[in-house]
Amino acid sequence: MTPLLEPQSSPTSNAVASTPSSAPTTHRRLLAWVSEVVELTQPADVRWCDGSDAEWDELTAELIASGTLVQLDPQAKPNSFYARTDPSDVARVEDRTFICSVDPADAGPTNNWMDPTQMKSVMTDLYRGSMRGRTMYVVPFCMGPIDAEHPMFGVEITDSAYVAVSMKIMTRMGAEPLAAMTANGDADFVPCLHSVGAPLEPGQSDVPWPCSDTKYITHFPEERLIWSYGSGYGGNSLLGKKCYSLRIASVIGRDEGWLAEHMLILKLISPAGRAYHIAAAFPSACGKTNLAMIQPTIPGWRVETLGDDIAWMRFGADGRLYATNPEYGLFGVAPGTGWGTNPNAMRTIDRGNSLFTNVALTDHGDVWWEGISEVTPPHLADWRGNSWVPGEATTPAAHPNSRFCTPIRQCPILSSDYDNPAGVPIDAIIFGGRRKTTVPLVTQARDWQHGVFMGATLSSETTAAATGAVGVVRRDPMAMLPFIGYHAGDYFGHWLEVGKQHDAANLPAVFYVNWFRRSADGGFLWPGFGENSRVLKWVIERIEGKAAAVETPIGYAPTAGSLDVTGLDITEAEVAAALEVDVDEWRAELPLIEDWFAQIGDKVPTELLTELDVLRGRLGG
Ligand SMILES: Nc1nc2c(ncn2[C@@H]2O[C@H](COP(=O)(O)OP(=O)(O)OP(=O)(O)O)[C@@H](O)[C@H]2O)c(=O)[nH]1
Ligand SMILES: O=C([O-])CC(=O)C(=O)O
Ligand SMILES: [Mn+2]
Repeated sequence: MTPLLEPQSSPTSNAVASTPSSAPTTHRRLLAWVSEVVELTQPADVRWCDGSDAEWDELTAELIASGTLVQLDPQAKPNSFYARTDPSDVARVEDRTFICSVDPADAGPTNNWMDPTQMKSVMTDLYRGSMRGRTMYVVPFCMGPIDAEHPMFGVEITDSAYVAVSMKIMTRMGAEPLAAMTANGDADFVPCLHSVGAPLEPGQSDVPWPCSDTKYITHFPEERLIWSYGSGYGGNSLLGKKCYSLRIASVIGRDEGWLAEHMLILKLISPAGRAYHIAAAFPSACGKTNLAMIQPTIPGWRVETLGDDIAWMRFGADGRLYATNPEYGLFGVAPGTGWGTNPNAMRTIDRGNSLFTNVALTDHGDVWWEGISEVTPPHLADWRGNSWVPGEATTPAAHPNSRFCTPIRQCPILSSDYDNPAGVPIDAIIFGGRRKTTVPLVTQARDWQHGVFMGATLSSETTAAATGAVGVVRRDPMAMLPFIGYHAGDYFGHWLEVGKQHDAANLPAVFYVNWFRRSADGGFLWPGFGENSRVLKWVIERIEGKAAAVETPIGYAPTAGSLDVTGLDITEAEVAAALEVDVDEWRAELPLIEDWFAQIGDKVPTELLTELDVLRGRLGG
């Protein structure tokens, strides 16, 4: 066993020792790690989470007592709770997120880097005594099915009960994964250490949302280790999600020949009864959850959900790419989610057993957010807890990055393949972004290499899912900019390489979409949501060789008439505007792509530079 922490000075009097006899496992590395963390962080108490309903009841009751949670009206949302974060702790903090590879070149130009020894020293100082006065929760979990051939275990140690209960929703958590971790000898696991960084001194009263002004979200890719400090917000604290399943898993995927991607997974069934699987990558708050649960508006087409945020994709023995969803819950953007836009998400949360964070609260103990209903209640408590009256308020009632956290099993259209460790064969990969201009509703890549170029140059306007300015166009390769755990140039190389290793006929077809293009008057050119099924239909009909397309400088685009707009209240001119490939706009895009590749530097694969030359040539620029 390699010690994961430097040996520390002896614990102070009120710290507890976790002895193997009090722990529900014999896993030696885990026990040693827990002991080290106890010594370092000096919690008042240690609790091993078993993931039971009784534990959920106990922890949610404690969180109500401490003022972190409010129970919602059980008539409206059974067994559901509401949390308001500190106003400073509402989103992922990309500027505080680090990839601490041994060699800075392995983190690359898109990640913050610090030497791992130095980062450990900084953070060890922060963790010293950071859990004083709090309970330390040991949360064993598994990303993906526990009965997978190689189950992907993790253990999160956290001093936040909010994190512990959220992990029960978001992962397969508790006694079952813990038992599986020792079933065939001690299994490997990813240690995930989290502290809100707000120790309680004797006599000090707690606040509803403890956190620290100092935040670090750090990853040690060679050690497969995660340390997070100072934030309770999901994206920074539920370490099985972005930290493990994307940043660390992308490194494991690089080493082992598979892909860990920021993608939804859905099954689409055509009127003829043929089933297809689509994986789609859109940046945070750009429509993954909505597309994953889409209710098609076109007759005869049906969708089932497999995942809404993360896909792990491996090649099968038949040479096809198979995707699984490592998560167990949905951590969805609340604003904009309503019966008109995403009825399946509404059905999922109405079944209860959910946590809501930073939405607004009605006077009747239910949740509310912009877009949930046509009518706004006459009075609300907003996400800061202030009285909010429509017409008078000058800020939204719900924070733009407010979230629902809900079990995926409650999704009424969950696919029966959700639990299948083998995953589902992917027929199409869709990249998408949020662009007011330039990027048309849909185009298809000429081949895998061109598809990788589309993904590598994907652009999108920033959203409230991360702190910082909103609406700024940036490159977000494969929607993974904040989540690639290594050098972005190597990541592009890895995508090209897996394509080369497999028969082109077996590779998914690649598409690029934009639901967010605007008209001159500022409105969306395309109605979106359920109507996006029309684009999915075109995608499938392209694969089936049925839909017509024209070749444009940026790829194949639907011909007039090949996109089914039957019954849609939209003019031909509007459809044409949504689909238009504007050569001038794309010429203006070229220097941005050149700058982006220059930023990545020497490691941009030559294939992508060739694609850029081809694009330049086709644009006549
Ligand atoms: N106009 C328009 N808005 C959409 C569409 N799909 C989603 N949205 C809105 O975009 C926002 C984000 O959508 P989500 O589906 O939650 O995005 P996501 O990619 O799952 O976001 P993360 O969970 O942060 O990764 C919500 O406010 C949606 O209502 C669409 O087709 N058209
Ligand atoms: O991680 C989060 O905070 C939420 C999320 O899904 C994203 O930002 O993509
Ligand atoms: Mn989502």
